[in-house]
Amino acid sequence: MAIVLQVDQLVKSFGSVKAVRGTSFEVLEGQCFGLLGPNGAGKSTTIEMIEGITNPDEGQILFCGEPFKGPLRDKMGVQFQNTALPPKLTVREALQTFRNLYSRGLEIEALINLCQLKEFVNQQHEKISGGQKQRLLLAIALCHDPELILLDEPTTGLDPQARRHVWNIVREIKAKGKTLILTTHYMDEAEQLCDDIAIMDHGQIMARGSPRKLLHEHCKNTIVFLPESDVANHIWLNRAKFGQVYQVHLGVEIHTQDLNDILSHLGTLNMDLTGINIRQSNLDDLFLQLTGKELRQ
Ligand SMILES: Nc1ncnc2c1ncn2[C@@H]1O[C@H](COP(=O)(O)OP(=O)(O)OP(=O)(O)O)[C@@H](O)[C@H]1O
Repeated sequence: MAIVLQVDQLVKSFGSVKAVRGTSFEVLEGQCFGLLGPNGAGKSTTIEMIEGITNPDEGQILFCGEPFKGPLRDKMGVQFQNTALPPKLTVREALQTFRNLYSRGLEIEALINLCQLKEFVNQQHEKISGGQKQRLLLAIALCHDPELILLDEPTTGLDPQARRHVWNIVREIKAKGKTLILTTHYMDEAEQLCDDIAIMDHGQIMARGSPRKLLHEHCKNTIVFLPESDVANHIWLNRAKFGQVYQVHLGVEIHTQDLNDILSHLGTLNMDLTGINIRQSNLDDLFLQLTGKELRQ
């Protein structure tokens, strides 16, 4: 598979803040590449350098081997989290307005079908739901039939059904051979859509690979969860004795490769273990291990 986008040793600082510190990755044709990281990791700055909104201090971005600038940028479509649309327009009129900016691209009806806008295409865009708005913004990003599509947190704030709706459209776009880059706060979204994932923190890539490879290499731990309680407090205060312990939503987690040892240790405490939960680790846990933070903070 050909390399569509090559990001090579990007560096970007804002005053004394080093937002991106030598980030490199490549995105293959027809693949969906996911960039994940906690708040402040440097994802948006990296994406903005690809979009051409921000210039890197160092490093380069190549599109099919050429410096990614000038008319080549028409090969890219961007779905921003929020795009200010002209007021009072219907969904169809808003789409037509953006389509008119380009001499070539997809027909309006094809965009309406692909992004499933039909049932609300004649409504004012201010009056549609969050999920419908994301689908409209996706259609706008696809107006000029770009080769490379950037999706910035396409499903943040959407309910599970609306998220799945967007996922299906992303899969259809992928099936047309397009290359995608997405940022997300949802590891399940990355698992569902991405062929390749990079986990970023402090301006650097901490782990990289397909979801399957990352699971195989990094997710050998068993996770023991204890809800907020005396025993959870005890574990947190004595965490050095338990190995990897994290404070998570509504409790603490112990990450271990020796479950028997942890269970016998907990047994000796003679404390109430009600609510204990044991499961195999997943990519959310890998994220927590690498960054020390939960993905959905
Ligand atoms: N224009 C700017 N001026 C000053 N500092 C900035 C600017 N843009 C980003 N930063 C800083 O650079 C670092 C990386 O920010 P960035 O927005 O790229 O992170 P992020 O991973 O996208 O986070 P989030 O998930 O919250 O959007 C942060 O410390 C941020 O405060």
